[in-house]
This record gives sequence, structure tokens and C-alpha cells, in this order.
Amino acid sequence: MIHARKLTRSFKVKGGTIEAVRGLDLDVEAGRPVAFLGPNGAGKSTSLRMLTSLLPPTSGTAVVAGVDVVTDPAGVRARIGYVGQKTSAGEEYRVRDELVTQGCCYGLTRSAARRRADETLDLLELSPLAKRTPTTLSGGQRRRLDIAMGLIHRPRLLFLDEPSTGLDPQSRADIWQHILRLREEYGTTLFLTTHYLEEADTMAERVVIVDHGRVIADGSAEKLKGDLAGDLITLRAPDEREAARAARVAARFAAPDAIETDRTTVRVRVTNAGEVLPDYLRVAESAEVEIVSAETARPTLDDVFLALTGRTLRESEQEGGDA
Ligand SMILES: Nc1ncnc2c1ncn2[C@@H]1O[C@H](COP(=O)(O)OP(=O)(O)OP(=O)(O)O)[C@@H](O)[C@H]1O
Repeated sequence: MIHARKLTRSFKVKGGTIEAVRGLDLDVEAGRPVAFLGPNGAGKSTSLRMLTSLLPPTSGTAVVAGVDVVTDPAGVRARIGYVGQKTSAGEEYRVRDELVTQGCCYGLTRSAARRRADETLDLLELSPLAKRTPTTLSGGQRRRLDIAMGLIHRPRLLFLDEPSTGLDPQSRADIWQHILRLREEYGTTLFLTTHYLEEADTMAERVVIVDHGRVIADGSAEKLKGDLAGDLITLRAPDEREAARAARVAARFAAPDAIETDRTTVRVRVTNAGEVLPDYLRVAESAEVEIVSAETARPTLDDVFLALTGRTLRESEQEGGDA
């Protein structure tokens, strides 16, 4: 579905050049939803705009839905759907009419476009709003209309640029339900950008993390968390002396830089806490180390980002906020 090689984009700005995307290599097969995740300014939108043929790359190649983005941009646009950050519907016409017009722009006959518009309104639960104008819709409803606009020609591949940004948590959850239904109903391959870690974690089957225009991790959320961050075991000792002894026992199970002691708390990163903790507790007991409590936690994607960059995603958002 997507095959990009060394895709690069720089922008000339006053006082220099911004390298927004620095050599993107990416292969996406049909089926699994992919989340393109990264802090503000990481290069997500620029990558998406190149893959959807809206922005020519400075160098590199991309074949999307079987078509080269540079030599046949119109061919790419005919085969994909794109839901950008800005709303795509106009202000004046009714919701259904907007969709019918969009369908006609994609070459459908007027009657086929009407049929498609009704099906799409139904799928996105917009039918009761068909006669309203887009300006009267709520943020979440308007976002659903944007998705409907991107879907009218039934693309096999749909790009969504931050589909849930700016919505309240309830509307975000609702948008997600609708997005995931597209895959069930039409087998649409979804490729979306987000900076909501939790969404990428729970909704996408593959997460591609970008930072400063480069891919820094690629895999299922589970795999990235297992490989890069590891599970966290938190042990509490009654005093600092026992904590130091607990840390010494931990050294039998984890590398020195995976063990951190903070007064009476010892944190240990391991690949599989479920296996390690019972063994650890057995050894600690036979060494008469007193442990008050022990708990395990799965890492988050933010832990993955931290392990890779030394920064949390939130810190990076602040750095890149005015980029
Ligand atoms: N038209 C442009 N002219 C100059 N610089 C640009 C342009 N478009 C993007 N950039 C810069 O390129 C970098 C990447 O921007 P991009 O919008 O791709 O990031 P992003 O990861 O999508 O961020 P966000 O999450 O905030 O949308 C940023 O430093 C941005 O300021």
C-alpha cells in the first residue's frame, strides 16, 4: 500500500533551512492500522502530505496505492482518501449536498454520488444531520463529516491527520469507534498521525514513532514496549538499608542501569516482570531481605519515547510547540 524510500523534505525559511523529514523509509501492507506518532514538529504532517501527493518531496521516492507520488499525483489522489487537520467541507451547502458534490468530483454520476452519500452518512451516523449546514455541527460531528468526505470514493487506503485533535475525550472515543468501523465494513487500510500516546497504543496495530524528521521506532505497541522500555517492578523496603540490599538482589536479574533506588523504593526494568518477580522474591526471601510491597507495571509508549530519546513526549511537545 505504501512504499517510501529516503523520502526527504526541507523548507527554506528566513535564516536557514528546516529539514522537516529526513529520509523516511516505510512499507505499509494492506490491513493493519498504522499510527504515525511523534511530538509537535516531528515531521508527521509533512510526511503525510508527501505520501498523499499534496507536497512534492525534496528527494526520495514513494509509491502509494501502486502509484508514484511524484510522477502521477492525480493517480494517487484518485486511489486514496485524505482527512487533513483543516476541515474539508464548505460552509454554505447542506451536509448531504457537500458529500454528493465531493462524490461527483471523484467522477461518480449524480445518482451514484447520492447513493454513496447516503451510505456514508449512515456509516458515520450522520443521517439525522444530512440537511444541516456544516457550520451548525459540533466539533465531533464536523470531524465525522470530514471523514465522510475522505471516504466518498471508497478508497482502500485512508490517511487521517490527527483525526481526534481538539475534541473532548467523549468525542475522541466516538471518532475512534467510527474510524475502526471503516476497516470492518470496507477493509480500509488506515494510516493516521496522532500525538495522543494512549490512542496510538490502544487503537493501532502498528506504531511508527518519529522524532526530528526520522523514524526512531516501528512495531506493535506491545513489541516496542517489551523491546525498548521493559516492564517496571517497583519494590518497597521498610528503610534505606533494606532498599540497598533489595537493589543488590535485583542486580542478579537486571543490568545495573536498569535498577534505580530512591530512598526506600527500588525500581527495576526487566523484559518480563511476570516471570522475574516470583524468582526475585524467592531469592530475596532466602537472603532475608525485607520487602514491604512489590508491584509490576507495563510500560507506556511515553516510556518507549523516553528510552529512545532521553525526553518524554510531553517535554518534546513543549520544545516543538512554537516550531
Ligand atoms: N510550509 C512550511 N514552511 C516552513 N516550515 C515548515 C512548513 N511546514 C512544516 N514546517 C516545519 O517542518 C517541521 C515539521 O512540521 P510538521 O507539521 O510536519 O510536524 P508535525 O509532526 O506534523 O507537527 P504537529 O504535531 O504540530 O502537527 C516543523 O519544524 C515545521 O515548523
